[in-house]
Amino acid sequence: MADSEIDPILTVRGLDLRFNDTEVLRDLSLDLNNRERLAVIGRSGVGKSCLLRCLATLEQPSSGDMRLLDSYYCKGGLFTEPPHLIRQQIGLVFQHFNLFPNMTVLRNITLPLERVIKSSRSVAIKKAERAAEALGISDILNKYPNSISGGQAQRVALCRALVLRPKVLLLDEVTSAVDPETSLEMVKAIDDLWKFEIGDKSEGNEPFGLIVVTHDYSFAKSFADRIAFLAGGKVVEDHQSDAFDRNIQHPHAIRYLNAIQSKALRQRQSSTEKGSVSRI
Ligand SMILES: Nc1ncnc2c1ncn2[C@@H]1O[C@H](COP(=O)(O)OP(=O)(O)OP(=O)(O)O)[C@@H](O)[C@H]1O
Repeated sequence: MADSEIDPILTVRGLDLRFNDTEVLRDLSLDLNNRERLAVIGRSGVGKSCLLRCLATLEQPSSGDMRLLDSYYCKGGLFTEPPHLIRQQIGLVFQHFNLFPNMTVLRNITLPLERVIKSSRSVAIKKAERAAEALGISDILNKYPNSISGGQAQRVALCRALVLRPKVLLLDEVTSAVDPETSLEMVKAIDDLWKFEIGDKSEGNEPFGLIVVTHDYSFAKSFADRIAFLAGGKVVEDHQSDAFDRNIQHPHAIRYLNAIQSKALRQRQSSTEKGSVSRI
């Protein structure tokens, strides 16, 4: 099947989410195309994580439809398939990685394979080792999470999600807990996945899309094909990343970018001043 025939891979229409009196998402619509990387940005508390949690069936929306490829898994706010089956196809990696501290890295990766897709122990180990190699973490498979670095934990969490070969991978703020260099390594790791170095080459034509929630606008620009901006519970701006700055019109998006630019300017000025002081 040609890629174009399976676009979009994920479709969201009229998604509402409320907690008691608080309306977090309101009539939100979004598409994710096949082979696309979408960054979701917006002010703190606007509902970015809640959106990912709804997409991954960890949160029950109040209403709305969600479709993966051509089948609906949520209609009118009700999941039409058992959530654990959806979660095999829509992976979510959290900001703090949520690794099991009392299990080795290898066990952290193999457990979902055995529990979720019922792989045998030996098949799970083989898959985990292959994925770990692609992500450069083969040498830490026998370590425990408390003895690895933040960047390594990030890759382990990514590896654990990827071995299940999800159709959609959701990344929630995964670059925020690490330094910029590690964050770049993460991009490289995702690129490795993107080229489908994990798994058999013959499986390389599977549909796949990625949504990343981030506060790091420059990361969003460099990593994502498209950027969606959330305000008032919905997507109010949705543009190709290289054209995002010049196409935004919503006042919240304009204010958001102005704030980022002013901060960057202040940082540049402060480092220039420090430079001139140290030269004196
Ligand atoms: N389980 C819950 N019960 C009640 N309110 C919740 C719950 N989960 C989230 N919220 C509220 O929903 C809103 C959106 O939260 P969410 O974490 O999605 O925001 P966010 O855009 O990801 O924020 P940040 O960028 O700071 O991580 C917040 O006001 C939050 O307090």
